[in-house]
Amino acid sequence: MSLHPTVERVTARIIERSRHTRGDYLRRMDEARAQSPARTPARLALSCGNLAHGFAASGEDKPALRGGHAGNIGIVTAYNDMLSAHQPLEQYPNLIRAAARAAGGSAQVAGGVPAMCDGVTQGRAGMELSLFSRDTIALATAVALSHDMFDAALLMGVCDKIVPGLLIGALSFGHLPVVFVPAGPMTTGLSNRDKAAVRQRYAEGRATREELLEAEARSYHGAGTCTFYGTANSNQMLMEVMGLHMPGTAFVNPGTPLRDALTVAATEQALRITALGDDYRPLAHTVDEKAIVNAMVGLAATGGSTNHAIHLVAIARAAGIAIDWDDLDALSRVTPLLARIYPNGSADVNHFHAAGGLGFAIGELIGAGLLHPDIACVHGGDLRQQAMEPWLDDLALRWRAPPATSLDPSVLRGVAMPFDAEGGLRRLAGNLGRAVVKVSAVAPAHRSITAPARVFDSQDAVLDAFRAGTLEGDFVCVVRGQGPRANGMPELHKLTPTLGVLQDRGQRIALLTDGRMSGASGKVLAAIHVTPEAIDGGALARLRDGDRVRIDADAGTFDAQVDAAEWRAREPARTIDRSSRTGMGRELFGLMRANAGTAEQGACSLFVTLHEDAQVEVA
Ligand SMILES: O=C(O)C(=O)C[C@H](O)[C@H](O)COP(=O)(O)O
Ligand code: SF4
Repeated sequence: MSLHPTVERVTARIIERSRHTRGDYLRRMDEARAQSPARTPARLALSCGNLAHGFAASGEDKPALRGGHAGNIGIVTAYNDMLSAHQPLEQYPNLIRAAARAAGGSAQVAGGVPAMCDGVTQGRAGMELSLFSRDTIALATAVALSHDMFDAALLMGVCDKIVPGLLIGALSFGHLPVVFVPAGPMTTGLSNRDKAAVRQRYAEGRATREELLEAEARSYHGAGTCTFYGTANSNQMLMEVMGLHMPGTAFVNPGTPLRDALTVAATEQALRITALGDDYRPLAHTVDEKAIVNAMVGLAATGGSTNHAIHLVAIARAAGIAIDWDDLDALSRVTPLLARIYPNGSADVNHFHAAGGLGFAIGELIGAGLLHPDIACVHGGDLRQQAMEPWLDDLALRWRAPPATSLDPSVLRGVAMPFDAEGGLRRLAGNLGRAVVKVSAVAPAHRSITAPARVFDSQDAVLDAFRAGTLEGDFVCVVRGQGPRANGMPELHKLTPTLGVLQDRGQRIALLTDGRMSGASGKVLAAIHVTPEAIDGGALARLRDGDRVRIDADAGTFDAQVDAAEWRAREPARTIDRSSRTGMGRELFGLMRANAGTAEQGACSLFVTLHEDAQVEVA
């Protein structure tokens, strides 16, 4: 099957646009490769003292580490008890060490990285640290791998900012092979749609707090990733279409023999693809322009999280690759929507997996020429083998072809009969700047609006107005001052139940913000990530109550319909809420806010090239 012409064209322009930065990145990785494996005594890079410190407490692995003849894996773990998705990771290092030893190598926990649960911080001050926790995770990953004792790395993390942060950090060590190790989704509890219904009733005062807590607790009921198709599960899809997982590992539940067998297989495979062997697969070669294009196609085909319109840009940047929202929009316009997983439908990832899951979807997209099959997958083959699904034949881990047709066409479909001819993610452009919108969760009737603006400087102000009963009629809800340099670009998902209530009452509404929404946000049209952000002179700072605003997701446009002379004459509103600069640790992230790029540049505070005369004002 030949490649779709748009996939070919977008890939070619990304390669051309990235030629110098990608070339420089690969040169740096080749230089790092020349140093590795740094751990053998013959290498001057690590002195005997360095080495002894590195294996002093390694017990039975000491001879292997001292001798430096077998591969050593650096484990970077995002374990903590706060994320249900990461809690199972606590015991994985023991399983990995034993598997590495059995395979003739060794494994050490190189370091841990922080992991924030956006579900716990949603709507609270902590959410203003969420986006920069990604960059913090990247920094912590680099600290862990900078011990330079490793021939490969296993990165254990699943959720929203954690996989992007781990990958951004590991790409600075792109000379190492890297395999991601997830724990998988929790089993299905109360459906996400039933949970959302109780939330809307609570928002209207028609459900008690006890009823709400009971619904939430039955939805989020155990170990594993939350079962909606938000950023965490979008991460799992990305790891498959980028070839960074063992095939089909994304949605196998934790605490099962198959999950443990996949973790062992990841360990064994990491040792097979080091520079010590004859199938060297460094991360720098796996994450190339084709893998990044695959990621954007996978996102569009499955209705993935809008957060990846930001994270993928930062990940690509870390690999020397430049992408933008025009690339994402062009690919999404030609990619059929194959999955209906909440918030894009009522099913959850367990249903999706049972229907044929990513194996079926990847096979369909390769067959349609929408995914590059020829990428250097960590499993040793290419994307065609990635589309296989793992199973246990007694105790033996094997892979088999996914079902030839979807086992549940209400959840998963082939390219011949998609849910929509186009994928879920769009770029908007107009006199308000540039923005992102996800239409896969928005009914066609709600994908455009022309209505007066109601302008707010915080999501709490919106909720206060709702409680005061002043959110009447059709309106565009503008929440500004929520960009990366303002307050860390929080998700405004706390608005979802309230906006859903208003829309269900028959009011035509939309959200317009320089902030983010959760991957779990859904049915209300939301033009988000507006760039430039309000505090950087962005147009949202000039908007006033009553201005007519038009958002048209299908046309890809959004504009303020205000007289040009009046618009130019307006003083931009000062949207900084300085109270949000301190408290809950926010005072520690001022450097990241000050250095953050725009949303379309990945809202990343890393890769800052300070000029000699640059003055950084210390608060
Ligand atoms: O997918 C993402 O981008 C997210 O950040 C999901 C958040 O964790 C939500 O906060 C969890 O969903 P809710 O229980 O509806 O709050
Ligand atoms: S999916 Fe989101 S809410 Fe669920 S554990 Fe992960 S970060 Fe927390």
